[in-house]
Amino acid sequence: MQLVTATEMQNIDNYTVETIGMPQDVLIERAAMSVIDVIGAGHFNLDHILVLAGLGNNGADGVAISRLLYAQGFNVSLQFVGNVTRAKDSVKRQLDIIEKYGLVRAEKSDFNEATLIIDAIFGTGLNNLLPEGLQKMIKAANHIEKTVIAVDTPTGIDATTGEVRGAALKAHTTVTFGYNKVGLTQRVGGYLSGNVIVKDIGLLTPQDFTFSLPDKENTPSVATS
Ligand SMILES: NC(=O)C1=CN([C@@H]2O[C@H](COP(=O)(O)OP(=O)(O)OC[C@H]3O[C@@H](n4cnc5c(N)ncnc54)[C@H](O)[C@@H]3O)[C@@H](O)[C@H]2O)[C@@H](O)CC1
Ligand SMILES: [K+]
Repeated sequence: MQLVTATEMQNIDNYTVETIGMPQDVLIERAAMSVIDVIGAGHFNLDHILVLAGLGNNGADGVAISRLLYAQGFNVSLQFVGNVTRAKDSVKRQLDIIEKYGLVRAEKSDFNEATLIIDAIFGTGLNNLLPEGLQKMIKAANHIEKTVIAVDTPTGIDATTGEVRGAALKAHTTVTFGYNKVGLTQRVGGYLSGNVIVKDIGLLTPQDFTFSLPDKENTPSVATS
């Protein structure tokens, strides 16, 4: 099982989008669909799904996930963490789409009502301590022990080192894209990621790409599909 750092993953993302020409929205859709597969294949209580979305591409994955769930008739609330006026264009494009589907963003969600939380706040782009307000929210969410599926990485985990950046949302399952991340195999990051499932979303790695860690065969507890 090949492991990558956050920077290596970003380089592979950029190569796929900029050099190969794969539209970023296609990758986002595939990432979202792979999370839907995992939700469908698990034994999760889907009565009330709360999707927490951030302002970067991880958040764009989250908006796409909420749309796919909504289109299938699930009771889904989409809540943004942060001011959407500062969101990346990928998020804004997703927001334009969901508006036409009739999916309205929740202003404030009651975590207690949620039977499943989808964590799409931060992914491999996290590079500092989480904002304090978000740390508080995460600590409160961890306290009520809801089932969480993390998109790519649990929010607050450094994908390279596995360190907690102030606070981290503990996941039951993490659906990570392309390759597993080094940080999700470290002691704390590994524990907080829960079951890690690696999904192929069509990312292409340059043939001469140099990975910082060697490929390891037979890493247990990680499923690839
Ligand atoms: N780049 C791509 O083409 C793809 C990216 N994907 C998703 O995109 C994620 C990475 O997206 P991004 O690079 O946009 O990053 P994130 O969505 O993880 O983070 C968003 C942005 O927040 C800012 N930020 C970082 N640390 C912060 C902190 N402590 N406090 C406040 N703001 C902070 C940074 O500007 C960062 O770019 C992946 O984890 C994956 O889920 C997938 O959709 C597949 C395709
Ligand atoms: K996440």
